[in-house]
Amino acid sequence: MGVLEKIQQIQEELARTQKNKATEYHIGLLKGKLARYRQQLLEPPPGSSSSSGTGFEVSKSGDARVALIGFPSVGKSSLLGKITSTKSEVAQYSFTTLTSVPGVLQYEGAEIQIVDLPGIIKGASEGKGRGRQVVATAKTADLILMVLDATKGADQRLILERELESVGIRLNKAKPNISFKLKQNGGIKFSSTNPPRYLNEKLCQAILRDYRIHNADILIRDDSCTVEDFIDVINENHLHYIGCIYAYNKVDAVSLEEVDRIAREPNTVVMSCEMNLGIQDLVEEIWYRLHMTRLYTKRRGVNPNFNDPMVVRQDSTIEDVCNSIHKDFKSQFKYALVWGSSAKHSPQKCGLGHKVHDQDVVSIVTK
Ligand SMILES: Nc1nc2c(ncn2[C@@H]2O[C@H](COP(=O)(O)OP(=O)(O)OP(=O)(O)O)[C@@H](O)[C@H]2O)c(=O)[nH]1
Repeated sequence: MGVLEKIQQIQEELARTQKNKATEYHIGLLKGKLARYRQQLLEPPPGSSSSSGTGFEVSKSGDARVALIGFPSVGKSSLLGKITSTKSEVAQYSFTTLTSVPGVLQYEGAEIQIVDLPGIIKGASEGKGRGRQVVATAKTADLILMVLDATKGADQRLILERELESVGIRLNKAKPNISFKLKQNGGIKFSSTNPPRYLNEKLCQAILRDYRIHNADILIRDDSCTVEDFIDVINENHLHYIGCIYAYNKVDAVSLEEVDRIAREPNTVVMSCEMNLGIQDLVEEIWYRLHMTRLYTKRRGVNPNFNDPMVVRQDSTIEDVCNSIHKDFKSQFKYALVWGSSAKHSPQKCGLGHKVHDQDVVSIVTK
């Protein structure tokens, strides 16, 4: 039986098994198996050199990357047209966005690349290549922007969430607080800081056996961890934890009460591309969620140019700053002078390991 059939079989079994105390163990095991098979589906077949799938890999450029996802005709092209410098054709029919065309959003001195996640439609993750393309593109994204149609039901969002979930993408979720260390021998050691409320050791042991894991140290640090969390930890190397903004478009076509209800949901922005409403709020939310750091570089004896920041990722060090100026710059580095909230005193003389903060002024002194 092929992997796809096995997945389907488990899904059917899960659907017909009633959830209760007596079936908890069986369901947990099935979920573990399902995650294992899905992973097999996404992994390149032995002997193949590429894991990315073809056609959709766009070169990474810019300071950050946002992956756009949504059903056909929700307004992705219209949105791209409004916020980026790439023109996209808008048509009155579905599936106009056929390829992953990057657009660039310029904001606060940063270049934010916006790409399409390969068009997701219900069940796409079950087709091998498709799932891999989604993962390959999403893997490089710093944030996912899910565009939804406010005039449609909650289904569209659930389907996309499930789709991403099944290819190993976790949205707005922290890694489960479980320490999992594989060992060469010594068997399975299971411990917890507080007794887990939703996990039992017997089930975890059975899942580990199914994964052919016989030696590991496991420490559950959070008593609210579920069996799904436990399975995620075992599969951690194949998962991507990415932030997601839900952008509901076409709010011009629904009642004010409905707009108000949607807008109160977490991680959500409401907008209308047609009426030019909420677009700026969305751009600000993207910027906020990317946690970018703006730096002003300063030459000796000259004031920094506060209109032209250099943009680096959150938690960047002086070394990262040097690398983003030029790959050989680090070898010329003597020390850096830093003014701003990361400096203990202004200016602070710093080495390569110093972490910069947003809006710091940095002067790099070379040999
Ligand atoms: N009422 C309303 N219609 C909109 C809005 N934004 C886009 N549309 C319409 O929705 C249709 C689809 O817009 P597109 O931007 O092509 O959507 P898309 O998601 O890129 O579609 P595909 O390329 O098929 O994936 C067009 O007819 C737009 O005029 C909006 O804010 N309000």
